[in-house]
Amino acid sequence: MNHLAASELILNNDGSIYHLNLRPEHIAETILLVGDQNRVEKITQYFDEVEVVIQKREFHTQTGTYRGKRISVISTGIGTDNIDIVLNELDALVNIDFGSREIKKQNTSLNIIRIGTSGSIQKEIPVDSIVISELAVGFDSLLHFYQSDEVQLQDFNEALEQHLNTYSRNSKPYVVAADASLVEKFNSPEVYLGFTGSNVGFYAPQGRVLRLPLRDDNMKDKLAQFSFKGKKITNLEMETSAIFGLSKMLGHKALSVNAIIANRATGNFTKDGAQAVDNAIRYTLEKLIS
Ligand SMILES: O=P(O)(O)O[C@H]1O[C@H](CO)[C@@H](O)[C@H]1O
Ligand SMILES: O=c1cc[nH]c(=O)[nH]1
Repeated sequence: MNHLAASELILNNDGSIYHLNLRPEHIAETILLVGDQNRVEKITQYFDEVEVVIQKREFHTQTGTYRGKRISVISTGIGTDNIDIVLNELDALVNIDFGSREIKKQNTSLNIIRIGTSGSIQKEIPVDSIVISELAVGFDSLLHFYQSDEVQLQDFNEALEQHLNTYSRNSKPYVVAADASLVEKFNSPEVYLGFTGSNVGFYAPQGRVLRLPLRDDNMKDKLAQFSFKGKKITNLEMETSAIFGLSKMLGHKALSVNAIIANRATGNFTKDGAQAVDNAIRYTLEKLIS
């Protein structure tokens, strides 16, 4: 059996995992991930009760029950680099024995659902709507550090690479899918099914210009125009690709629920972001117990 060294599986003095500061009993098998630490309470305000409140850095966790269902809500902060930490540590909490430092023989599969804000790049997906990501493309390089070829949709990768003709020093985009059973459970006439682009930044990587010019002025339009096997890229944010990819590799089920706060094709921004996020939260909670 492989005994994980103190430098690899890092535990705090109270037996909690390094960054999340959580012990195995602190988390439920259904996890809601949000970027913003202040969004955690926006979700747990609807809970029957909250039993755990723990925060370290940007990782704020609350666990409680919603209509009898035990759920943990955890903030990830911004970016796929943080998702690397959150997904590995969540998996360790359920699939590694912290006492023996060995991987458990029996694996636990978590349901991991992100509720985030995002910008639409298709004019027909308006602000204040909800997009459920069935696919995601990562423009970060995170998945390429893992043996991840099997979870990547290679035909989509190749079609996208050809279409975008990305600058050779950028990492190659990787396409990954949500868990199909969660997509089916969360789909309804109230939402759009989407293909979400996760970017390494909010400005140039999403085609935004304030003072600095872009290397490729057409990138956002090229993303919006990409179409393969009937799927178009619908919206941009900064975490979903890594959540889908790492979840698939680790045997967890993942989904992403996007509150659309900007429409990059029309130049619109929501007039009430809090309401847009609350709609996505209430939609997700209802679907979880349905
Ligand atoms: O609202 P959250 O969940 O943070 O998500 C989006 O908002 C942040 C950028 O403003 C990025 O994290 C992006 O993915
Ligand atoms: O346009 C947007 C809006 C929210 N979050 C993003 O990353 N991009």
